[in-house]
Amino acid sequence: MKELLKSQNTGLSGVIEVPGDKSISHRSIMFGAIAHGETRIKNFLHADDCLRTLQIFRELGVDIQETADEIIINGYGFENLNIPNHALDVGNSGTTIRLLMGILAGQKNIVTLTGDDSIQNRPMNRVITPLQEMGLILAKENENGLPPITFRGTSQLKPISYKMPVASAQVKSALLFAALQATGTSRIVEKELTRDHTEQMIQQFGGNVIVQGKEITLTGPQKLSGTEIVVPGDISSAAFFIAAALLVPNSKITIKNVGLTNSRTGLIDVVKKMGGKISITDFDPVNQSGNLIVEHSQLKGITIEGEIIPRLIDEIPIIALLATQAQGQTIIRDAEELRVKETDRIEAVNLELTKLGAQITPLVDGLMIEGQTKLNGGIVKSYHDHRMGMMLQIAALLVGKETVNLENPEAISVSYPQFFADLATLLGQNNE
Ligand SMILES: O=C(O)C1=C[C@@H](OP(=O)(O)O)[C@@H](O)[C@H](O)C1
Ligand SMILES: C=C(OP(=O)(O)O)C(=O)O
Repeated sequence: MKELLKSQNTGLSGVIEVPGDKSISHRSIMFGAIAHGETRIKNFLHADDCLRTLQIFRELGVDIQETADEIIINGYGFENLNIPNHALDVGNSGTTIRLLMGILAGQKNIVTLTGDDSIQNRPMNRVITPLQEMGLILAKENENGLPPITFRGTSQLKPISYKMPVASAQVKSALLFAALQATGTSRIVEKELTRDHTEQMIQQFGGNVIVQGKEITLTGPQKLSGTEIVVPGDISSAAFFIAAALLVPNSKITIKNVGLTNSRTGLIDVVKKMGGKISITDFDPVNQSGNLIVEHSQLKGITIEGEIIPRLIDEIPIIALLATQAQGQTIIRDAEELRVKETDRIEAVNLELTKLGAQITPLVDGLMIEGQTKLNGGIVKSYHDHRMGMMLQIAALLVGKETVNLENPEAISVSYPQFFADLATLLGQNNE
């Protein structure tokens, strides 16, 4: 149990840089491992999820060296991955397990992928079913599609033509990793546009992929070459400080070097629509990153639905908190994917923010939130979900003299181990 930080009248101020992007960090290890030659990664995210990916690729026999400011991988292609005798443990990371299935679909040996209690409740059939079409064979019956998953890949993967039933960058990426190893042309059609880091990185590593709207075409097999990756700051981590600055009076902050690729910036569009003061400066079109300046604002409720949802899917818990402080009602729809994240985030946001005084109606695929409600202190829990933990810490800044205590705050280290220290810096408080 942790007593959460409170805000004083001074608000948040100063300049901060958030840690590297989680999605790009995972993928830089994966691409570095399957490419040929040297890959150097700068600003890699040293947090639990990405460290699991790093550890697993070491267990697969990949040479990964760490220096003070870089990770250096010597890749020898897909064919030189060696499956160990033990199960590979992804911890809490959905990205690791799903993308890994696509990579290992091209390996002949049997492998078991497992993870923590949360992972053992997250659906994998969305990846298994299309990969089976490409040639993957389940080595153990698994009707419910929950990890542990034991399967055997094949060196003769077939290409796929697949219309995705869910909007998921993880499923799309797993299929692209398999398609890179298959002989022939694969065609994947997305339900909605989702984060496109995998497509961008295939090109950065010298591969070819054609993207036309929601349709992605890739002809395999392809041989990728190692490169240098500079990971930008994670907008999904910056989101918590963006919200804190918007909500706590007298705040004005600058968050430097945030990744701002279009498929990830739904939060910025939402904040603007809610009337929040946020601006981008020093945008670098090559790295697709820039600085964000955010200040305290009076917000108004809006409706968030449709194609924007995948562009802000991980930000919905913190957007829900913004909505509790906005004037009028906010409705979030088309976000049923929240039910299968680290926890059921619709349920968790509803229960925990309601404990603090929010007025929320959970919907099958979203949330209806009344504003503007005064929040009070209490004991809340993270459900071992990093984004829930960080959202509740920002809520704790709004309860005045009362105190909020958080159960299982350690979950936050999944994506942002220095979160409390960085927040304390912005608040002008010394972290104990
Ligand atoms: O591909 C990725 O890196 C991610 C995709 C999203 O998941 P889904 O593909 O399940 O939507 C997102 O929620 C997750 O945090 C990271
Ligand atoms: C859903 C998330 O990650 P993952 O699916 O990789 O566990 C997240 O970071 O919010």
